[in-house]
Amino acid sequence: MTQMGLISVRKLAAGGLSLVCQGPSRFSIQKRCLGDAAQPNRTSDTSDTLENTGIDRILSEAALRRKRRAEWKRKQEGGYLDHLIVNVRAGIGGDGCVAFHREKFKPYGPPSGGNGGIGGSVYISPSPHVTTLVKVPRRITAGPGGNGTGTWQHGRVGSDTIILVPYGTIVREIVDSRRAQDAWEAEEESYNDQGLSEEDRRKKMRERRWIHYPEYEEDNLERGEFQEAEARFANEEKQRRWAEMQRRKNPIFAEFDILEDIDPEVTKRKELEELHRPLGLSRSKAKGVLVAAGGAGGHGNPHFLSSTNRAPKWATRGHDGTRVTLELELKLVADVGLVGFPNAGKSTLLNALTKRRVTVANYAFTTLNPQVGTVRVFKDGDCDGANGIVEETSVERARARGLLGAGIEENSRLQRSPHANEEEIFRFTIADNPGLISQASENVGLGHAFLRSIERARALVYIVDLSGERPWDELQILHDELEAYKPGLSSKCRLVIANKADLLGPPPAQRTLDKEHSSDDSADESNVDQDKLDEAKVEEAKQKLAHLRAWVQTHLGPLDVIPASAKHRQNLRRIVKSLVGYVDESRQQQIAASRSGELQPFST
Ligand SMILES: Nc1nc2c(ncn2[C@@H]2O[C@H](COP(=O)(O)OP(=O)(O)OP(=O)(O)O)[C@@H](O)[C@H]2O)c(=O)[nH]1
Ligand SMILES: [Mg+2]
Repeated sequence: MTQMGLISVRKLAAGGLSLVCQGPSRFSIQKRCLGDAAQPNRTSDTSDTLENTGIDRILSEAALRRKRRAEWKRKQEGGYLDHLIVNVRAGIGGDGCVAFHREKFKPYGPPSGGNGGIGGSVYISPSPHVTTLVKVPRRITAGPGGNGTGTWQHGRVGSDTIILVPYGTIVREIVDSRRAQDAWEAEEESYNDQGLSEEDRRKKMRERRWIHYPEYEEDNLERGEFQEAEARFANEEKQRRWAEMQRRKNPIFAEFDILEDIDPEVTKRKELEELHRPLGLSRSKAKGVLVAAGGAGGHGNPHFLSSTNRAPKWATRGHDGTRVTLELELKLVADVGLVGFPNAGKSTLLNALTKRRVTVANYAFTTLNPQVGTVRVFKDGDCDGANGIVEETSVERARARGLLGAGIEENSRLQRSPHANEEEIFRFTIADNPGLISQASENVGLGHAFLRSIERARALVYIVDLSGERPWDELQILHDELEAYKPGLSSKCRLVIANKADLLGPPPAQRTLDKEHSSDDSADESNVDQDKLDEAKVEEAKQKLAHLRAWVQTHLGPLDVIPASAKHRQNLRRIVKSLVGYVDESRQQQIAASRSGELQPFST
């Protein structure tokens, strides 16, 4: 083949691929791969062999590029993170202001310092657009309140921070951490570190709490009104600290699950609660769960006005915001979890069943994080995943179409959903997981930390490559790994999908094509031979499947084994029907148990 010095692949606006190869012999081919692959649009008279080699090269380059992209993404995202401890600190309140109103002919106006603004609070809220905790920072703060200013202007309120976490996250407050628990403890610690004397300590404490009019500090300290205000302030502070200690006795606990989506009664109750919320209270859904409230703003000097003190020359500083240490644990709530070896076709199945698009590639560990998709089941038992061959790239799609003929539809990514006007009858979520391999429990491969995320799945599904040598060995390893992770977990497996069944037996569309194009007698004879060969292959495939079924019955119990092809969307309706049955049954049980108060929803 001609040496190719430079190959560049450009995506055309129309969605096709433009390939430009330039070599030392100034040889160049331009080819559009979109459209009918059987009749490519050639601009040079190169042979078919050269063309095929070129496509092979493109395919391998595309695979390499995808691999590189996945590795880059893995580095960017920092992997999958499902457990995290974060330190949260709400915003500090703004300081009050000491000021006096000044006007022409009014040299001694009343005190006019504004109050400080409240510090921002920190909320935590689930988001469907987040799938891992990697992006959650370890230290979270909210904006400080603004300081009050003259002419009675109060400071602005600090900006709130909302921590977005994936659905399935559990939030727990850690109350016995070694860090300072509240602002008072932190203050004491800092004074101890500095080794201050009792007097210096009192001075510093005062500085942290009070603001004096310039050059009036000493005067203020001697005034009875200031001493009274200081005593009152100390009392309030004690009460605040006591209230904070009481709050800690009920540490924050929040669980973001989707029970309300499946139990209509829960949804209705929540809607009613929201509707009858007293006026003036913030809507709970808007920001999520409050985990740390912002500190109150300080008082401006008008606050200390009394009949005996008409010109108070002091104000207070803002209070510190609440500090909490939170433990976030992600346990993805998917109704069904896919468990299989790398390359078994888990991501292909997710793509085929849902609208979610996950990278599919012919190398191990393409999927690094659990990915959840929603299966919408329609009246005719179908769902709205990709509607045709689930291929990796447009070149492969075009090629497969060329090879397999018109028997298989084109990928629906370019088509309108055929279910647009149909009635949806059921909906459930399905999680595609990274591949599980032997010794995953000893952290080989990607380990099995991700299994924690599907521990709470209603049903697990084994997916094996039926075209492999001994799919039953894969099943044994998967079963053992689940048990090594958590004894009894394998009993959640309800189904075995024997994927890539299309690779066994003859390629049906190829046969049809061969028959269509052959007209002479010798071709008929060769077709007879081919038919015999095909029958033998089919028989072999049937035996393999029967063996797998028998093995499952003896070793794993009465699990259903469904042969399927995720790539060519074969037998998916049967899979969906079984899954709907398992999920519905489990939901009904859960709803009944939570209504009778026996079980907390998604208890861990
Ligand atoms: N012929 C055939 N190929 C399939 C089928 N399902 C998946 N494949 C191919 O198998 C390869 C691996 O598919 P993936 O869906 O990425 O496999 P996976 O289990 O998600 O792999 P990891 O993410 O690495 O764990 C891809 O090249 C798919 O095109 C199928 O039903 N038939
Ligand atoms: Mg995958």
